[in-house]
Amino acid sequence: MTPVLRVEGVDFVREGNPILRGVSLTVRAGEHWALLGANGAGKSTLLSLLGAFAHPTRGVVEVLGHRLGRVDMRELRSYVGHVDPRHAPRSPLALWEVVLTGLTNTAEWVPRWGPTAEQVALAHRLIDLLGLGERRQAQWPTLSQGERGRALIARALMPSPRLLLLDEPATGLDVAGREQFLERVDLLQTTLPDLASVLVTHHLEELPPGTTHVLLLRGGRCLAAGPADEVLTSDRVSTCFDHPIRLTRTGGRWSVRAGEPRGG
Ligand SMILES: Nc1ncnc2c1ncn2[C@@H]1O[C@H](COP(=O)(O)OP(=O)(O)OP(=O)(O)O)[C@@H](O)[C@H]1O
Repeated sequence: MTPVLRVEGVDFVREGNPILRGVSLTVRAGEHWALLGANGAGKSTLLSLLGAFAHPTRGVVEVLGHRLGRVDMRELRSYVGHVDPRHAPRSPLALWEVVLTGLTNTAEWVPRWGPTAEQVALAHRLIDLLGLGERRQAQWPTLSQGERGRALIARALMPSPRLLLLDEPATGLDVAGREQFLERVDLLQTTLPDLASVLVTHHLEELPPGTTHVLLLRGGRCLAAGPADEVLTSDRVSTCFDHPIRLTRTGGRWSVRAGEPRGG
């Protein structure tokens, strides 16, 4: 089966600066990847290539079997569920209406556009799946940051994408908000077993327990990529973040604390 994403030997250069160097990655249906790395490692840049927002300078990026550079990027983007935490409709739409704008891929409700009864029913099912049933009529500006984050996942899932991209989705959430978010991502992964996802974070505590694979980025290069339990060792994570770190996994979740300097 064609991989959901295929990245081969990608370089990305901006204003003469190499931002990604020789990065390769293959994501298949049902896999949940995390891109981990320190500030400035290149995570968001890689995610923008995976979401067909930018072309690589060199190398191959195939999204849903389509090679960037040979397809209409705008059309391709409409098949990828992209959760952008900066999304902000200007008009005071209700939560369920914001979820439906995932079908038109617009920030606002498109005038004269009307969803089918089936599409409305899907929106409500996704709202329930993300644990927002009691807030479906609430206006966007009145939602908490955690509720908005989950609503944006429901919105991104409206076109039934095969791929979901999440850029630091738990940033700014309090402990309860983060835990509710992780619980719903977990439920999502079991409810939609063929969905693939790529999540960017620099906090290992924010990794959903269903994370199957990890790519560690350091200075624009891939330090390691593969099954999460193989890649996430204290040594590798210490190298990735240039800091001695002790990593533990309990109940499917990862936690870190400063460790002894290696060799010391
Ligand atoms: N358009 C651009 N022109 C020049 N440099 C850029 C551009 N976009 C990003 N960069 C640089 O590329 C590097 C990687 O940026 P990127 O945002 O991908 O990192 P990141 O790993 O997502 O970081 P963070 O965790 O801080 O969000 C940074 O040093 C950044 O300053």
